[in-house]
Amino acid sequence: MLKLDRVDQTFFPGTVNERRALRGIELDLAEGDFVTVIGSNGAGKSTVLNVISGELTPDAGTVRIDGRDVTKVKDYRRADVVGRVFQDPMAGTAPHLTIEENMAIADKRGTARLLGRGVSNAKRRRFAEELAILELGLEDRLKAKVGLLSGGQRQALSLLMATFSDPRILLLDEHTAALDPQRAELVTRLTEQIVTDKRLTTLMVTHNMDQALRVGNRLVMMHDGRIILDLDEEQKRGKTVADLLSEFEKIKGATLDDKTLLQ
Ligand SMILES: Nc1ncnc2c1ncn2[C@@H]1O[C@H](COP(=O)(O)OP(=O)(O)OP(=O)(O)O)[C@@H](O)[C@H]1O
Repeated sequence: MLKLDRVDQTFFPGTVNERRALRGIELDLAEGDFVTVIGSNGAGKSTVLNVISGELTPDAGTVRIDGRDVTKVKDYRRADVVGRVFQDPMAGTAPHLTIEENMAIADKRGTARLLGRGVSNAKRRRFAEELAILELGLEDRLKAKVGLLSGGQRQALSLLMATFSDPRILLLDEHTAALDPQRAELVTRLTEQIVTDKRLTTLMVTHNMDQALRVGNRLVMMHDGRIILDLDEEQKRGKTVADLLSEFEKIKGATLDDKTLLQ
């Protein structure tokens, strides 16, 4: 349902700052796949998400969602099919608006947006029901300003809002990285619950290899703009962080050897 075909992205081409962020990325996700994405700093993980969300139009290659070529479709025109949660808990919600006002905005995503933030009683009931899933008591605080919530609560709310309109794809960009371990664990658990309940096709970038192994049904490792490892559920099962590190070293070595051979 999501297909990336030979996607390339180079920043500042032809200058001393040239950076080949993506090199021939091929990725094919089936409906309901939950893929964790790991890789070193600058490997291209966020750039892949940017290409899928439409924030970035790649230099070459195609992005297809449900068979439709969306490569050049701008992000705001894909917002109804792609939900995203960022690392920064402040990024996904408006602090000066209340919980219900934030949810009302998320609810209008993908439809013609009206400026009014009025919330009907029926909507309020629905928002409360959705919030109750989080088990954080936020359903009793609909009129609280979001800026008053903790990082973990805000991130859980961002997650709920990103999945409100039942997007086709959910992109999680290190969305638990800024949280303390306990809250990170809570948001991870909520993520698994929401993804399973809504059967969302999901890509989750993480620097936590243990989390990458535990969560989802597939694991992708990136390095230097390429996908260097793609493990399915079966291959992932029983693997340890040490196994992943040794795979990484092995493949990285092979890539460098290849380069040397080509020179
Ligand atoms: N908008 C941009 N302009 C210029 N260079 C960029 C831009 N976005 C990313 N890059 C560069 O492209 C490369 C890949 O970056 P990207 O953010 O995708 O890596 P990442 O795997 O997400 O890394 P990290 O784990 O550090 O977040 C890096 O060298 C980065 O500096």
